[in-house]
Amino acid sequence: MENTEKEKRPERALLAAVDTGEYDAEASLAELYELVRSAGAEPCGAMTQKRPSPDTATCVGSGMMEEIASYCKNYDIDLLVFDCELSPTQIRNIESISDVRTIDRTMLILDIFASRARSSEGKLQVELAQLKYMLPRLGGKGTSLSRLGGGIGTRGPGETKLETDRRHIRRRISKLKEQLEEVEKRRGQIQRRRQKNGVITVALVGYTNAGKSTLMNALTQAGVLAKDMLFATLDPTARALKLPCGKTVMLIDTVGLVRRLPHHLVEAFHSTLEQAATADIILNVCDASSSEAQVHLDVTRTLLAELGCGGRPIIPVLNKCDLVPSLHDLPMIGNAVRISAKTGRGLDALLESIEENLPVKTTRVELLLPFAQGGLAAKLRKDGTILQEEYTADGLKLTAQVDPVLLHLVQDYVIFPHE
Ligand SMILES: Nc1nc2c(ncn2[C@@H]2O[C@H](COP(=O)(O)OP(=O)(O)OP(=O)(O)O)[C@@H](O)[C@H]2O)c(=O)[nH]1
Ligand SMILES: [Mg+2]
Repeated sequence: MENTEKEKRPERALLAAVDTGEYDAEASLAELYELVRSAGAEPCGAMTQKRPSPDTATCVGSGMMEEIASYCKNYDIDLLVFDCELSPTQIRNIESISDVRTIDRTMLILDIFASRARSSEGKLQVELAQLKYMLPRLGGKGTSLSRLGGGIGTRGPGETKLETDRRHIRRRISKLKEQLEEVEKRRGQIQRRRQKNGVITVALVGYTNAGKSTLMNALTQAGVLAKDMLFATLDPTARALKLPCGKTVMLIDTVGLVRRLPHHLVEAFHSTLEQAATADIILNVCDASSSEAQVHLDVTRTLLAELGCGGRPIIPVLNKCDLVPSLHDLPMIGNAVRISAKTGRGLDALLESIEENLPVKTTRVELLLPFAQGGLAAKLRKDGTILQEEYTADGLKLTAQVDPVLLHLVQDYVIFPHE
């Protein structure tokens, strides 16, 4: 067993991309390189072609395709990875010209996720995403399945089942959906219980490899897997974190993000990411030593907005500051907290910032404001949440959600709850 493991050299991969100007192709390719490495293959080279749009037959043009094919032959390439989504036809054409197994960015990411999923929910999510991606790619005769002989792009819980027909896959998809719904229901119950018990949640989100798990460990001694590889964390982990003020919050570690995260994955991990987006406070962690730090923060922020994080405090956290020689080299981000999860620098300031952003307990009150108190009414509209208002003969009758400061200001006019 061990011998065969040793004999197995990493798959040699050639990366290919089409630069249509739609996104930063170079940065995306650099990331693909890391993804290939994370999947356990050896990236041996990359070829990019500038063209207005991908070729319908082979993605890159026919001349470039010939170049790729001869590169594969000369350099003993086992795997071609395209940085864009390929149609079943494109995959078939590229494979027949190059004689090398071909996958696209989505299949690669799905593969990494498949090899990392640990929890039953993570496994279900990955399998569902893989099957959904496969289904329209099966071709009428199911020919594209024949290439699933193993290797990157073929691993995962669904591996053996992929050999069966579409109907079977559809049946499996609906079964997975049912199981996931069950898991989600259970998680919803836990979340509601937390809410009911007034547990405040703080989520660590951000690009993969930013150091979220390392930070989690530094803050809570959680012993979460933290590694220099992409997508080290796939399953959300929650740990109690005691703040200096004495309050305890629930810290949640989450799956890392990548640029152009495939749609199927956003969908598959929606509930997991949603858990992060609905936390009371969100720490948007980035690797400050990366030249892409600002972009990473923005990508995360956009995704959070898509998931409906509306109104929640998001604290940008610049991690790995120990790797940045001078403060001038740090991205300029106003309220960002600068830390090093590794050395512990700045963690106090981070805890302080979490405390400052703790949700304030609000109370629902009914008020009767005399018309002379127009100033208070304006303040309530600005700082509180008005749920109902009605002009009566005695004054302005309001139902509002107020924080302790506001409550103090209006206490003379509260008609419900009675003291
Ligand atoms: N120098 C330095 N390295 C760090 C710091 N924080 C984390 N790292 C390293 O960065 C790598 C990635 O750390 P993780 O904590 O696994 O990153 P992550 O954000 O959880 O990654 P995913 O789980 O893939 O999303 C590891 O090799 C860590 O040792 C830091 O403050 N300074
Ligand atoms: Mg992690």
